[in-house]
Amino acid sequence: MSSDRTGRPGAAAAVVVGGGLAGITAALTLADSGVRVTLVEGRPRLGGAAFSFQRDGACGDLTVDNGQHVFLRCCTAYQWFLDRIGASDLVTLQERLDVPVLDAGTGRLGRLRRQSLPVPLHLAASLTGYPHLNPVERVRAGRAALALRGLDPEDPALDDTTLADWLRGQGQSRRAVEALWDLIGIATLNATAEEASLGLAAMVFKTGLLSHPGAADIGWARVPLGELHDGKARAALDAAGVRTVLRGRVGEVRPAPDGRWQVGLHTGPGAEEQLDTDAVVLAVPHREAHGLLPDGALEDPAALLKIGTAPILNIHVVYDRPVLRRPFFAALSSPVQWVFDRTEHSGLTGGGQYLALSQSAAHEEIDEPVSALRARYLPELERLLSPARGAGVRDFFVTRERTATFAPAPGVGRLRPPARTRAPGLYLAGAWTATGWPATMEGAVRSGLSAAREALSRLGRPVHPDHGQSALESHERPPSGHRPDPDTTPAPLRRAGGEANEEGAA
Ligand SMILES: Cc1cc2nc3c(=O)[nH]c(=O)nc-3n(C[C@H](O)[C@H](O)[C@H](O)COP(=O)(O)OP(=O)(O)OC[C@H]3O[C@@H](n4cnc5c(N)ncnc54)[C@H](O)[C@@H]3O)c2cc1C
Repeated sequence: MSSDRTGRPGAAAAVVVGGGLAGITAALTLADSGVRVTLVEGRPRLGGAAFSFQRDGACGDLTVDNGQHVFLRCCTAYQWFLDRIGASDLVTLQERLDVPVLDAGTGRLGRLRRQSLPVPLHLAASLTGYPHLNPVERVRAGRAALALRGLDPEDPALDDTTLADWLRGQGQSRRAVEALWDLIGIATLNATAEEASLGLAAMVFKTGLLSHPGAADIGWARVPLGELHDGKARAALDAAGVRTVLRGRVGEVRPAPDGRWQVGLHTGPGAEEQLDTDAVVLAVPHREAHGLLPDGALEDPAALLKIGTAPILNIHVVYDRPVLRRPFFAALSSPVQWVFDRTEHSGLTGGGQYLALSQSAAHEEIDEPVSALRARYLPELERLLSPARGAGVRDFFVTRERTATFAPAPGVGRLRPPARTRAPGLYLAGAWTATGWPATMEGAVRSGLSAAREALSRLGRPVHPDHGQSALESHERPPSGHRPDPDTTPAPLRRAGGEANEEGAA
């Protein structure tokens, strides 16, 4: 058996394969319940699909996130995770949902924001004044939102159709789809309404917009993602006694004759290690999981290969002066989707402003040359932001995540497996497993909690009381605790500040 640093000789052992949010969560949950855990990650860092890197480019040393990541107030498991790794103070959460929406064609700025009213009235005023829809479209959008309340995201029939088909049935115009449903749906599902399963879309819209007034308030990290998901997570794992093996690529997971498991990993050229363990959590992407699963572990392992993937492109532009006054905005009538100010997070020196454009479901553009993207997006930013017109561009680069998320296409619900496999002691985690959520940080954390709970049950260990039962169950209810909603929390307990949401041009 491998050495460990936990000082718990004789305790049950578990190996977690994959150091993304799912794997980190599973490892922490198991370790906190007294299991000796080894976490094996193939890359030299933790954080998986949500990470940062250093760029030594035209602006000197810049810390770059591979893609802007946001969460919503209803993402209770991810917020629990932030608490667990001691990073809650490193994120911002809007006091009230407020999304500036700028139409490049008309130059008009609209706002999707909530009022301090119960669901569904919390969004009614915003919809009534939303300038990007005509009055008929606004009324029909309101009716469709109410009809959403009658959908059951877990009804398998919803997974057979697209969000677009349902929206057409609800009388939604193309403009309403673009200016409202896709505006939110593309960013949260990584798919257009034409591509998205109605089941997953109903889950997102019901949970985010209709479960609780504050559910869709937007949060984001104030520091690079790597500081949270690598730095803070690594420190929490170390403190919990987890042995973390970086640059350790697992090549084989096989059952041992004694009912335990053997995990074979490469840790360098010619360097192999074998871990003997009681339980294994496979927290790797679905195609890698398919390659590692032993025979018989799933009834239909080929189903994993039918789960598609969807790309996200990020376009990074450093201007020589400030061009945007807000932390972010969404664009209409433009190839630009969402734009975030990254200046503070990146450590930019020498003045100016760093913007990141987050382009989801970017199937058409993901392989386009930088020159073509530059020729398209710089003029678009000038159309959207008047100060960009005379500004110099200090740096322009792109990050491409070709398999950013699983594709939330119709039928995907039947393909996503639960945490428990048919092989006792072997569990699956990852945003792609059957969490009910689209591919999000929330889904990843939920999957890690579920897999660890299954493993603990097999190992005869109680789940540590702090470990996520409430996080797993509470997204339907007003979240409580450390991240108070101003509409449900007495004033003295509220977080100070909140984001400034001044009127005027973006
Ligand atoms: C550009 C981009 C933007 C996104 N934006 C958002 C957002 O705004 N909000 C949001 O909630 N979500 C967002 N997501 C999705 C979110 O990042 C993912 O859903 C989540 O991080 C997935 O976590 P995971 O642990 O399931 O998988 P992963 O992060 O993929 O982790 C799997 C890990 O397994 C490791 N691994 C694979 N094979 C092996 C092996 N054989 N041996 C050892 N290790 C192995 C990999 O190196 C990886 O670290 C975004 C994703 C991307 C790429």
